[in-house]
Amino acid sequence: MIQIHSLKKTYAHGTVLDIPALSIPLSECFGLVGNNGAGKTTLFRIILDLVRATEGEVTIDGAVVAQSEHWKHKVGAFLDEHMLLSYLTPDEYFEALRKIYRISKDDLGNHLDKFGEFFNGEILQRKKYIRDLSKGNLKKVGIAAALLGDPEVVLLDEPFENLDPSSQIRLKKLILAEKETRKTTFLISSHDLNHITEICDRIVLLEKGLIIKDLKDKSTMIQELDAYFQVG
Ligand SMILES: Nc1ncnc2c1ncn2[C@@H]1O[C@H](COP(=O)(O)OP(=O)(O)OP(=O)(O)O)[C@@H](O)[C@H]1O
Repeated sequence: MIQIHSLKKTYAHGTVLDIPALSIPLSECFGLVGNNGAGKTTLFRIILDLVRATEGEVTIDGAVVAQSEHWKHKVGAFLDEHMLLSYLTPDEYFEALRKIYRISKDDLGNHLDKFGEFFNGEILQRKKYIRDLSKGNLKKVGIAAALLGDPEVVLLDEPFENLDPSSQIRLKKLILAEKETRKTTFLISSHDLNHITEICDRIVLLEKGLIIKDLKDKSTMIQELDAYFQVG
């Protein structure tokens, strides 16, 4: 589904990402972890062609993301609030996306119904602008928007950050349900080792732009990561 070949990103101060090869198959829940500045967001931004790689390329279903538009209708993402239209209310924003994606009103309603508990009565029909939402509620709008239109691939940067504990649990259930019913491929970065190991089939650990672990055995993931992140 996603192939990375000889990928490098270099800024004036040095190379921040160096991935010779990485392959993420269809339906995988791929977790990305690493300390601050490890390169997680940079990798996601390159995959979405928001930042151009210095060398190498990313392909989605064979399409080179920096050279083609064919992958865009297959991919949903929420990296940060810059991806939202903050001068709209959430209702107006979802309606705008409905028109862009050419989704029926019923399908949008069904989609938003799935997020009823997750929204906890704070998001829809409140006449509040996105710019005035709390950080957690803003994240909920972005996550629901990223999953709109049944994308085959969904990228979420730090989806658990700023969510209250109940919302974190609801989000895990939503992701697992999408995975189960639609076989969605998820790429999720997180500093929460418990959540990420619970939902992901595979965890890649980045350190200063390099892949230093590629963990696929669920029974030992959390111990391996705990050992790496242990301070002492
Ligand atoms: N536009 C830029 N110009 C220069 N350096 C940049 C730029 N964008 C990112 N970097 C650098 O690239 C490195 C990787 O940053 P990135 O945001 O990808 O890390 P991260 O793993 O997502 O970190 P965090 O956990 O803090 O979100 C950092 O050293 C950062 O300072």
